[in-house]
Amino acid sequence: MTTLLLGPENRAAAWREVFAAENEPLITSSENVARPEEIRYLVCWKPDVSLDTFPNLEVVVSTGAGVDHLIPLPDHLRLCRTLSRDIEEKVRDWVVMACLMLCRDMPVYLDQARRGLWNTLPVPSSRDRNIGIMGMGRIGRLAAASLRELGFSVSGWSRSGTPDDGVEMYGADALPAFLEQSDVLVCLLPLTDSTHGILGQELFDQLPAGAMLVHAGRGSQLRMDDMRTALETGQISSAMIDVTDPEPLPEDHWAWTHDKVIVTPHAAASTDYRPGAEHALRVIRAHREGAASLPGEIDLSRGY
Ligand SMILES: NC(=O)C1=CN([C@@H]2O[C@H](COP(=O)(O)OP(=O)(O)OC[C@H]3O[C@@H](n4cnc5c(N)ncnc54)[C@H](O)[C@@H]3O)[C@@H](O)[C@H]2O)C=CC1
Ligand SMILES: O=C(O)C(=O)COP(=O)(O)O
Repeated sequence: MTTLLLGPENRAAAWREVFAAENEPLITSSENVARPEEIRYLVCWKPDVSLDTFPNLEVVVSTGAGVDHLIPLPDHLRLCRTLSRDIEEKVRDWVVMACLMLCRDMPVYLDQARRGLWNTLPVPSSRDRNIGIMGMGRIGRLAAASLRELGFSVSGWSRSGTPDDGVEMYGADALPAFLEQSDVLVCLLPLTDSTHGILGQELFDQLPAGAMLVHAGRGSQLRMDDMRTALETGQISSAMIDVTDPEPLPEDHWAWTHDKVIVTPHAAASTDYRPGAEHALRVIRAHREGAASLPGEIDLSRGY
């Protein structure tokens, strides 16, 4: 009943400490697996080895909040995401920063600064802007709470439209009504068959003219060329994106130098090693105790 952790060596060192303190066996490289049949749990981002190598594998745990890179999985395996609060707070911070940067015209000021141009624009108030968050899960709800604190009005779109304090919620079939009042559209959706390519021209056309786009979900949810067209027509006035398709974004990609776009290299969050290890231990214990549902377990029929 051993756990195999695949990932960078600095992560492995922290994990070894946490697992050793609990006398939990851990191997931190696929090359060190002498008996593949002993591996019951695999923790990884993108595994560097075929899952078929381990005939008794039962649970795969993603070191990130997203799991799209691990799907599809063989039918007999269970899949969990990390529940590290640290990742969620970091993404929340990035989203708040991006909303403020766009609302306070930072793409324009960065462009002016490169040209040494001192030119002050009218200063807008957060109270006049409605932020629409697509994906009101663990991260979306955190972001909504902080943005409300800053005075923005916030609405949310999720599969169920489950209420959230002070946020006007829209369910899956109310997308047009949600979009038409989103001055800033934030995407925090997981990547699934139904969200792939969702940020495209048809959706952009339903936003108020001059809307802003903040994207921290997954790169292939965004049709970059449709975004470029929307920026050219003014339908979108500016965008800040942390995820792209492909990643890394090629050096000569137009988005790097577009004066209305700010790109960060999938830097909203990175996994904090200790909480990640502690979460994996909780998954392992729950599995051993025969829990019907594991911490952070993914509903494989939904894909998140
Ligand atoms: N840029 C970065 O560094 C990071 C990005 N992420 C991304 O953020 C995503 C969201 O993370 P969490 O909030 O923890 O996920 P979560 O599972 O807690 O929430 C997902 C939300 O999306 C909604 N949703 C899913 N499919 C939908 C659909 N088809 N229609 C309408 N609503 C739908 C759900 O109802 C739920 O509100 C991750 O899957 C990952 O892709 C997460 C961490 C870091
Ligand atoms: O948690 C996620 O889904 C992320 O996108 C962040 O991934 P990372 O922790 O940087 O491997």
